[in-house]
Amino acid sequence: MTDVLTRLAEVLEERKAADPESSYVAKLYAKGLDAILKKVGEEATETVMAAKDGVPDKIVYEVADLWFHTLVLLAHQQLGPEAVLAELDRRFGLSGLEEKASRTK
Ligand SMILES: N=c1c2ncn([C@@H]3O[C@H](COP(=O)(O)OP(=O)(O)OP(=O)(O)O)[C@@H](O)[C@H]3O)c2ncn1[C@@H]1O[C@H](COP(=O)(O)O)[C@@H](O)[C@H]1O
Repeated sequence: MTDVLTRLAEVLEERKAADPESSYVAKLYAKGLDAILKKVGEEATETVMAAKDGVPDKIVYEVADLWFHTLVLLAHQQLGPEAVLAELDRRFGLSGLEEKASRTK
């Protein structure tokens, strides 16, 4: 299941050297952090609206857009999905209260 995240993260790294004219991701990198954050915010809002509409296909589509743009954000910040997956794995099996107590910030 995580294989697609790994392969997509590899493509996102490759796009750091790509021509913004030929790649959506390279164009986003060229626009910079604020443009990436704007897309994350837009996609989060579209996800909320899709959930309110309650149409399953639409929710999946918008969450995919949101995940994709957060992966672009991670790559821009020299991070990858494995760091987030490791954090989720660390929390797995903890109760909500234990997880809260384990936070340092
Ligand atoms: N998974 C995605 C993906 N999901 C969404 N998007 C793009 O994200 C944008 C979503 O924004 P919106 O819904 O607001 O649509 P829009 O109005 O066209 O967006 P803007 O151009 O205004 O930002 C669209 O342009 C989508 O095409 C994606 N673009 C690329 N990928 C993956 O990234 C890889 C690299 O893409 P390139 O860099 O374009 O080669 C591709 O092979 C895909 O695997």
